[in-house]
Formats: sequence, C-alpha cells, structure tokens
Amino acid sequence: MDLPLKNGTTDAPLKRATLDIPLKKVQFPLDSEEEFPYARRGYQKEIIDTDGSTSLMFTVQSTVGALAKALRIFEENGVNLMHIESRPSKHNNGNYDFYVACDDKHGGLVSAVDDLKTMAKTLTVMSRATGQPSEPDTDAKSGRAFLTLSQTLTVPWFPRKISDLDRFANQILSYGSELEADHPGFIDPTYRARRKQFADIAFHYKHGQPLPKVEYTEEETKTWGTIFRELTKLYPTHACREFNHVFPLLIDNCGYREDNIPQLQDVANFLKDCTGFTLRPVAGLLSSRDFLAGLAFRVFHSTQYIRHSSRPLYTPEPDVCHELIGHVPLLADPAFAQFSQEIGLASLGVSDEYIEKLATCYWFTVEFGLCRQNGALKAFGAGLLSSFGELQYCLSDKPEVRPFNPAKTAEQKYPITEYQPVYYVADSFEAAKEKVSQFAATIPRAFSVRYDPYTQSVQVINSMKQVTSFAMDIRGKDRNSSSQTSVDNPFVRMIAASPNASFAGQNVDIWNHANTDASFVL
Ligand SMILES: C[C@H](O)[C@H](O)[C@H]1CNc2nc(N)[nH]c(=O)c2N1
Ligand SMILES: N[C@@H](Cc1ccccc1)C(=O)O
Ligand SMILES: [Fe+2]
Repeated sequence: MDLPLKNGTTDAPLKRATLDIPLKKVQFPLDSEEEFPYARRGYQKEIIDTDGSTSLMFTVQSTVGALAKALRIFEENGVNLMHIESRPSKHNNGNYDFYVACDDKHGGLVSAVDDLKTMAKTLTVMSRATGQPSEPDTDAKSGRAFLTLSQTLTVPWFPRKISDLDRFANQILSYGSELEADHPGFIDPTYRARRKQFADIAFHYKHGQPLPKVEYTEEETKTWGTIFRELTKLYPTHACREFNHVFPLLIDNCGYREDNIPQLQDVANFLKDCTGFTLRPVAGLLSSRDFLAGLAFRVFHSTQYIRHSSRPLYTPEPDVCHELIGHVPLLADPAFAQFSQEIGLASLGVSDEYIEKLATCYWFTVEFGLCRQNGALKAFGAGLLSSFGELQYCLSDKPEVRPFNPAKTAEQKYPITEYQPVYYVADSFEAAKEKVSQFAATIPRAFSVRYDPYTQSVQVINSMKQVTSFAMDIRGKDRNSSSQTSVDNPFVRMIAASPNASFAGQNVDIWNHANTDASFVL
C-alpha cells in the first residue's frame, strides 16, 4: 500500500475496498521461530482446539443411577470429561440438569451425543468446532419446550467464566499474504524478532496474572511519541466530548506522555477503578467471536507491540497505540463500557452470521464511529482516534457519511487494511448505544445470558418465557430511573432474547453457575 508518510497528510490514496482478504488462524507455539510474524507458511495452519472444546447441557429423569448411566455413555465412547455440574431442574419435577465440558480427542463425541439422546429430555451441544447453530425445533411455535426428547440444538462454544478466556489466547488471525507482502514489518528482521517476543508474552499469559511489564526501545518510544504528539493536536477539534474528558486523566494517572509508552498494568488499574474493565495481552488480531466474547466479561484484549516505525500515521493492525490511545479512554466511560459488554454478551453462542453482523456494528461504532455533537461531526471510533491519517480524512469531505442504523449498517462490507470509504454517524453516543442494544435483542438465540459480577461468569437462561418477563422487569426499572445507577447495576444487565423468537419455551429454567445444587470438577 502506498500511503504517504508525511505527518498530517489527508489525501492518502484509497485502495479498493476488499473485505475478502482471507483471514487465517495461527496457533502458538509455532513449529519454528521463523514463522512468526509475517512468514507466509506459518499462517496456513488451521486450529483444532481439543481441550474441553465442547460443552453439553442436558436434562435427564432423576432416577437412581441416572447420572451414572449418563456418565457411562461418555466413558463407553471414549469422551474425556473435564467438568461436570448438576442440579435438580428448578421447575421440572423429577428432572436433573447437567452441564459437562469434554473433549473429542478420540472422535467418540458424535456417538456419545446419539446415545445421550436416548435418555436425555433436552440436549444442547455447545461446540467450538462449529459456528453454526442447528435449526431449532420447527414445532416450537406452538409453545413446546425449546428442546424436546431427542432433539439437539448445537450452539457454538462460548466462555462461561472469565478464566475460560485463556482458551483462545493462542489463536490469532492474520490477513494472509496480501497484508504480509504489504506490511512494512514483513521485511524487517529486527521488527519480526521483536514481534515474536510480544507474541510469547501473550501466549503465556493466564487470567489473574499481573500484566507483563515491557521495556520499550528508544525507536518504539519515538514512534509512540510521533503518534501521541500529532493526535493530541487533533483531539480538541476532532474527538468526541467523552474522549476529551477522559484523556487528561490518563495523562495524570497512567503515564500517557509523548516520551513514555504506558504499561498495560497501570492502564488496567485505572480502568478497573472507572468501569471494572480489565486488559489481557494478545499477540494480534483475534477472531470477532473471541474478541467479542472477551467484552462480555469486561475484558479487553490488548496488543502490546507497536506498529513499524516507517508508517506511524496508519497501520492496518491493532497495536499498542490503537489500544491505549484509541480504545482505553472510552472504556473508562461507564455508559460506553456498558455498551461494549452488551455487544459481548449478545455475541455469546450466536451463529457465525450474527457474529459477523455484531462485529460489523462494532466496527462502525466502537472502531470507526462518528457522532454529531453541537452540530459538528466528531470521531468516537478507536480506529480513528489512533490514526492521525484517518482522523483527518474521516472528517474531510472525501468519505461518504450515512446515518447509523444497525440492521442496515450490519450488512455493510468494509476494508480492514485502508481508510474506510463509508462512515456511519450516530445522532449521539447514547443513541448509538440504544440502537445496537435493540438490534442485539432481535438476534435469535435459544437462551439468554446474564453476567454475574461476583463470580465473573455468565448464567445461561434457556427459556423464552423467563427471558421475556425478565426483560420487562429490567426495562421497567430502567425506565423509572434516569440515574446511572440502574444502567450500571450489573444485576440488571442482561441481553434479552427476542420475544418474537420462534421457541416460546415453557420450562422456566435458569442455569445458575454459582449456586448449582451439586457442582464438582473432575
Ligand atoms: C469485533 C470486531 O471484529 C473487532 O474489529 C475486533 C476484531 N479483533 C480484534 N483483535 C484485537 N487484538 N484487537 C481488536 O481491537 C480487535 N477488534
Ligand atoms: N488503523 C488504526 C489501527 C486499527 C487496526 C485495525 C482495526 C482498527 C484500527 C491505526 O492506524 O491506528
Ligand atoms: Fe480496535
């Protein structure tokens, strides 16, 4: 790509929009040191995540030996169980609910599921291997329970507790050869070796550990300094009000300075105080599904490396400048944090198609959103606020600007390696939040989720009836109170599944991770 390097240039040429760049998954550790980053070979590997990659939820009649019988099915089919929870079904006399996490290393899972169907009253399979939920029961409109005997609903695997995020720390995407050939770091061996160090940090990180401190080189700090200096000149006129409110606090509290790249731990401490958000180091671009899942737990995956020094004004990859300068200020804003978590919760277990739609809404708001404040267009998207090339370009008369409307915007294709040809404008920041929440509520899903901040886990609620009345209750509360307390109260935070969803469930049944009557780990 032929982007100008001069500071402040606004006329960077646009390449044609190409979303069709193949995204390849990379898994660590790699076979050879040479493979990462930007080596073509390394990106061709597909991931097979086998450890605890599948979860099953099923209900069986509570007779003596029912659990033993169910467990024998796994044993007989050579399926290794990693975690089991069980408890009596709350509203379904004589039934027991089970949640198990297992792997499929020996290939027996399919027949285990078939065997389970013969004894289970309901069975939901959540698998990391599939992005596509199976079709729900067609008769369900008539009001039957959302799953009946021997019907299986397959739901993509999703993390249920914050430490589950450790599962995908080692899976990042690359843009494929098109970006690699184009990337200034591709041919620079020093830069490549440095990226490998950062990748190792992210790969070894586990939830709960302190965020690794990094000593940045003089050259890296200089790159940061250039970006910091140029961007801070633009913010008073180009950034939205909320961003400009938080930015000085980061200067005061987290070491945001022209001559210093802040440490992730210092920033995470600040965010924790403001909104409870935490950071996790990540080696590069995560898949949308994994990235959004992190947000459900108020975890923001942050890269720690910096872009190549030859092109400070724009990089096609997220880097520490993009995360710390672009994203962090608004993650410190309570309403914005709430909005981010809601998109995250809405994404758990939905089909690839809807992940794509949610990711597109995320893209045109959190990453590249514009809003109107006091009659003028301002940037609130992190991808704009971290690129002094695109920040000027987005408010010039070159790009097309359209009103933000999630259902429509979700269909918009976009390039990921160049300036956006189209931006979407929210009337206000609050309005964008509201619209995305409404859109999220129309996503078909056989269950709903609720975040429990005490255990940092999600509760799965698998009944439409329950979900609908819950949603009414919460909306009522929100309507009666305009104060932030109700919006910010984690207990009233829930993404309601659509009341129009095709399965009006009868079995009111809440999975309560923390209060299972019997819960044990193998
Ligand atoms: C959800 C949406 O696809 C979004 O652009 C994500 C994708 N993956 C990411 N991965 C990392 N590391 N950082 C990001 O900012 C994002 N953004
Ligand atoms: N283009 C942004 C970084 C970015 C990469 C990928 C997605 C969004 C933003 C910058 O230069 O800072
Ligand atoms: Fe981003």
